[in-house]
Amino acid sequence: MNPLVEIRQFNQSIWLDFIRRKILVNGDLQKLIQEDSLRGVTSNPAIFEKAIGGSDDYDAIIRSLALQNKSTEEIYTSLAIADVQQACDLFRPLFDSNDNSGDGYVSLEVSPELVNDTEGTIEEGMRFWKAVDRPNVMIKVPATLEGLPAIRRLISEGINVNVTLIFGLERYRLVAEAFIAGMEDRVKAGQPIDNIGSVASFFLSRIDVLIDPMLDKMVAEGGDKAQIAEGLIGEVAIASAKKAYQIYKEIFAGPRWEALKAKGANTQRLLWASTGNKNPKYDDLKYVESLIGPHTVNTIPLETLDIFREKGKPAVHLEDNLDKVDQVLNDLPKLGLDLEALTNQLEVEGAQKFKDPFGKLMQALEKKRQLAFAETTPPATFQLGQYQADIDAKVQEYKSSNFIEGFWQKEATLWTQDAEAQESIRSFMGWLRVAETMAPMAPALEQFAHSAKAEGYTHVVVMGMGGSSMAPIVFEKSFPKGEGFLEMLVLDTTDPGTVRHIEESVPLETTLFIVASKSGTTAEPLAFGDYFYEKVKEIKGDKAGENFIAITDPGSKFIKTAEELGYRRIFLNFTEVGGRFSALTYFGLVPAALYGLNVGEILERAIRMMRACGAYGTTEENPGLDLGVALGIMAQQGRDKLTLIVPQSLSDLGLWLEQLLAESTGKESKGILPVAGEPLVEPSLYGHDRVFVYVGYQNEADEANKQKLNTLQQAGHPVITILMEDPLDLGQEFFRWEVATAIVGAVLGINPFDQPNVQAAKTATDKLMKVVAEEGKLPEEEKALEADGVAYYGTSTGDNAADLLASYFQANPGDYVAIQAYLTETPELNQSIEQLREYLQENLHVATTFGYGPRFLHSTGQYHKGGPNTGLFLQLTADNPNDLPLPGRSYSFGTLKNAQAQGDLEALRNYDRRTLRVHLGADPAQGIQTLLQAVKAASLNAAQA
Ligand SMILES: O=P(O)(O)OC[C@H]1O[C@](O)(CO)[C@@H](O)[C@@H]1O
Ligand SMILES: O=C[C@H](O)[C@H](O)COP(=O)(O)O
Repeated sequence: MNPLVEIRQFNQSIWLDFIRRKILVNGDLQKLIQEDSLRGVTSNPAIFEKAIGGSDDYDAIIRSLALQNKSTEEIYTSLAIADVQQACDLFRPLFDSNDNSGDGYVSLEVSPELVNDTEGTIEEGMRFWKAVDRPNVMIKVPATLEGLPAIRRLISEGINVNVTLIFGLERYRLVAEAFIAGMEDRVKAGQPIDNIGSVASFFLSRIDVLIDPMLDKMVAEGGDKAQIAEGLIGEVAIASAKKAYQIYKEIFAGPRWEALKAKGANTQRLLWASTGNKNPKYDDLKYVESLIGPHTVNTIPLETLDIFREKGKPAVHLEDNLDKVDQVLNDLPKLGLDLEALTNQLEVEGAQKFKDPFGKLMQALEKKRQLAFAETTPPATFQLGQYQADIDAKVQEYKSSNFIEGFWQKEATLWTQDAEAQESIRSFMGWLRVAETMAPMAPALEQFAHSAKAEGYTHVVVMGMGGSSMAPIVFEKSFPKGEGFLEMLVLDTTDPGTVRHIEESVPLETTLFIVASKSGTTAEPLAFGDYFYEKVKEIKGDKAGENFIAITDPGSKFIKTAEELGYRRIFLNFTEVGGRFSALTYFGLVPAALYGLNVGEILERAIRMMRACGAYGTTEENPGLDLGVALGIMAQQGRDKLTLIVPQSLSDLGLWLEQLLAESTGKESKGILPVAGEPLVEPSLYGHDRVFVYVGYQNEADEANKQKLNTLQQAGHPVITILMEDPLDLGQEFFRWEVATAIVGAVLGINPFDQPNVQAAKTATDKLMKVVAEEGKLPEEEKALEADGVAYYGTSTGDNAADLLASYFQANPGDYVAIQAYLTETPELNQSIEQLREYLQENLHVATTFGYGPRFLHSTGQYHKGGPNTGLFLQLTADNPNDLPLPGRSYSFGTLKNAQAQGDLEALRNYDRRTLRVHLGADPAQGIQTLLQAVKAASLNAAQA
């Protein structure tokens, strides 16, 4: 049997005298708890110095905090508190168990600078207790004379205390007295005492380290003392500990203690500290094996723990040879050694031994803090030609009216004068500082991912619409998967072919499914959740919930469902952060962590951009303001099609940007249309409605795109270029674009945080689903034409497909064609649609967009209905030969998808949009080719600029 486990039968608790972020995150501490029966953790300033100063585990968060203008001390406190919180959470199941035997605690020491400062210790102890905010934290307070009243006070306040730096027996009595007095104070105040945990840390090895050389010297000098001295070498610490245990037994008995015990008090256990052997002559387990006894704790360094696991011999020895204990203690004065005086010396030196590393840590932190300011945000270049002057004027106007200060203060008047809209704006500005909230949570997310990995999960499927799944799509495409982490797939369509494809691509048993829905009411993710829950249930029965995670807002109805189904975890997001502004919240970061990304670093980059955008004081250059004003002013002047060009490695960034910009700005007949995935063509084929934005990498040539952009710029088109250093800079870009989008809203005078026209399609779909419920199927629309297996629906007519298409595609300057495909995505289909898109672009001279439905309904769908009436909507549908039933519903995925397509079509028509639905039949790949031929046969008129 593992000696670490075996030792429990003697009621000895082993705690770990070590903490470091890495072991919290990578599962090592969890393993020690599970496999070695570890029952607590202690930390001290020297331990944190090694952890923080001696590793790069903390560098990203140090930079994040530095960028937030935190001082070195604030940084240290924040790091230490975060680690202690995380460790507390790992011990929480033990702490909460009925028989925790007083264990499950994690200790955090007050600053060593407060060692002789009673009031300072009380203040910091209370502050740490509040900040850690865990019932199983112990605040470590030194047993100095100044510490004693602080111990009593903190105990009386209901705070768990680990009394540290105890070396002497008389001092130990005073410590126990302070504890008891504190408990009595509490009783007098009518407060409960059954929930107070306390230990008295008696330091061992340091006693021998001080006294042994003195004894050695006496032995070397010979004479009378030599013989006595020889018998005491290596014995004083153990004898002190054994004596302390006798004192403990004496103190925690008798009427005074019994009175407290009757009220549920637990004793202040003795904790053997400083138990890592420091003398190579001694056995490594010297301060472990000889001190095993009931109701005591031993806090052991990692190396000693490993040795004990390997060759420890657990047996009770704490009360062995008590006669010898007295002899040792009595012999010391004979040698002229005053143990009390020596332990006082140890106390002073001990305090210094914590002050020194603490000072060193502060210096190291200061260095790292300053380095944080050396890095910059990715550069952007603006080549805006004739628009530059107006843009500069607007930037100046904003600067002189303190716009940015107001922006960070969430002053809704910057956007609109409408009181209701102002209220909505104020309540959706939580994204501004959410990266600061998330940064300290990064280790917990990474730990969550490590544990999923350790449990054997191999895949994660993110199921959500729009803002709830866009960031994971971008992450998956832009980063390679972290080694050993989970493959990531995103499901954001009701298309049965895609659902089936996902089901076939993942091993259900080892796949985590994330139901991601801010509102918790969106039809699609709820359907996906139900579908896959049933599938996993077929394999894992009642344990199916283990494979499910929810990300939703506090108060969402979905929480109850997830709880009832036994979801492994429910992440509660932030009500004041809207879906499309949620990339840097749990919606983006839980999937990112499971995929193995460095979440802390992504957030650090975001905070860097926050700083550049004025979060911590006005800045000379403001990347978000510059971009937002440029886009807003150009949109007002007709350049309202943001054409995004990216290298292949960033091919899905457009999906995220589309949703952010289109859903935020496309309303009140205004807005910016993001055009992503359209190939660059020669300047003459573009109207005067474009702004080109290139987002790429500093070290990726991408010459073909860059040359074309150069030509476009020379032809008078505005071009903006943003070059990232690496994909982690996506953290910065998400934030830059969020600020820019909000600023576009201010320039255009609209509320960027609502989506008033999305509901229209949802309402029409709901109505259609009622028809399905009543009549068993969707109402059929009359065809305008059917030719070569392809059917056309809408008001456009013609004797043949080409004529019908020619009559439909009447484009004006500034128009755009939106291809909306309610199809199963395949590379082949993508290619055919590309061809169609290119053809339309080149022949109509208008912008073209392309999106799969129902995904785009939660993205560009807002702009389609709420933006300017400049769209030509080409809806593509096909049969659903491999339809899938939906559990607990009378309809299938295919019917839901059809209803969504039909509902949106109705909504578009209600907004007087020009629409054409083309049903491609049973074989969409063939159908699209037929359509392409018909389009080519049509005589299309290019919009005349
Ligand atoms: O996260 P939820 O509430 O499911 O919403 C998903 C998406 O639907 C919308 O609310 C509207 O389409 C988007 O803004 C949002 O990102
Ligand atoms: O609480 C634990 C103490 O801080 C630790 O055991 C001190 O050990 P050391 O004497 O090895 O520094």
